[in-house]
Amino acid sequence: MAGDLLRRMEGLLEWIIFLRLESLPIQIAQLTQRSPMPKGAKRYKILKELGDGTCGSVYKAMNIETSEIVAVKKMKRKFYLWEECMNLREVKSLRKLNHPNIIKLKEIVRENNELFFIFEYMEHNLYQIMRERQRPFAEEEIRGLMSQMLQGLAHVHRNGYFHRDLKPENLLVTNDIIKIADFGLAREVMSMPPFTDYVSTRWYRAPEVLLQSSSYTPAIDMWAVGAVLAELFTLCPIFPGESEMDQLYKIFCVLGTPDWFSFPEAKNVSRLFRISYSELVPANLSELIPNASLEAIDLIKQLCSWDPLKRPTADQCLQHPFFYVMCPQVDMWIPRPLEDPLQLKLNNMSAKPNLELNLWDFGTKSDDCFLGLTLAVNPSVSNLDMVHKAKGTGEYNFTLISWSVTISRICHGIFAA
Ligand SMILES: Nc1ncnc2c1ncn2[C@@H]1O[C@H](COP(=O)(O)OP(=O)(O)OP(=O)(O)O)[C@@H](O)[C@H]1O
Repeated sequence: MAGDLLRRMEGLLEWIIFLRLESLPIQIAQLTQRSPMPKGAKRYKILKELGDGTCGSVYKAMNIETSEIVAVKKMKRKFYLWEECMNLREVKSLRKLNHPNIIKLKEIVRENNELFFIFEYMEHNLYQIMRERQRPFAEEEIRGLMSQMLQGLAHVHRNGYFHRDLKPENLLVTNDIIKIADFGLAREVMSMPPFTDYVSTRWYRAPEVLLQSSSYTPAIDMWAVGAVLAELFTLCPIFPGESEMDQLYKIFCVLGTPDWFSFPEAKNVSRLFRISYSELVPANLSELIPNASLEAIDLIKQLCSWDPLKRPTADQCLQHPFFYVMCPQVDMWIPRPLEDPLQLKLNNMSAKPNLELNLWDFGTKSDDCFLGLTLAVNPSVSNLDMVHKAKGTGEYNFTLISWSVTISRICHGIFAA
């Protein structure tokens, strides 16, 4: 009886899906029920732990169906509803951010109220690379890394988000390609202040955050970019504060006394007075970072301005002379040749279509029904088409996500009955 009902409901579900397919220009590439293959997170064989962060532990893993190497982030808290998962900052922002220099979230699995994010795997993070490096980077290498990082960040900001936790650990690198990761603190630019003050790792934290300004802006990411740029030259953090006060003190020592009016909304400007009663002159950055060109020094100075309004945006940075070279033939400054962005996109897209997000929902019992949906936007188009599309809009329609969640719930309701 129950089995009969089950089969009927399955038929009904397929019919609903068929109708939706007819009316939507989006393909469902895969619909699996009671698959003989291992399901959910069990499709991934854990190979090693990569990191243990505040919100989750990250593992290198292999998809045993495809042998693809991925990074699995297992969230520490429980998730009882799909809404909770879809409302996570990391999910909300990454769903909208499709760019070769931003980490790709491939799949979300909710299983027994545990949540797993499946990301593309990256071999290193910038912190490890800098720590293990014996000799400084050549400026050309730094330019290549910075340009990619700025392109990714410009995309984040253009799409109305800011990251709020940029630091070398969150900049992942494979074969000279750098991607911004960990959007756990990302926030919409238009969201209403006051913002929480405990944001970003101390060494990369902008002064307005240290001074508890209630309405900071994407300029806090630009401060972090400046700190990372300086560190790429010296391989040591430029502001290694041991406490919040010490952090401000370290910034003072490098930048000198700020203009006290730079932080009109800061709750805690008195912190600055406690550190310095008299004028402090700025340090000579060229002495602190002797291997940096004058252009690099100028860019670091602009990015690490006390006043957030004086920091250039990511797009403006890409126009800075640091990324330009004098061409004697035409007697003009021209952009330095960097890796062709089109080629970069193609490299990134060749492995898999880049516009899909799989959502999987699994119940608590071993034979529970599950529904897996691969949501893909034209998954079979050529790479070149994809690049044109990516160039054209940069935005894709993920309306199916909420629908799939509904279907998933229906499915659970049916089989729980
Ligand atoms: N896609 C990936 N590929 C390889 N390593 C990764 C990947 N994603 C994360 N990691 C590694 O795992 C570490 C922790 O990841 P992540 O920062 O996303 O977790 P978190 O819990 O938000 O950490 P945090 O407390 O630092 O914010 C990263 O510093 C990075 O080294």
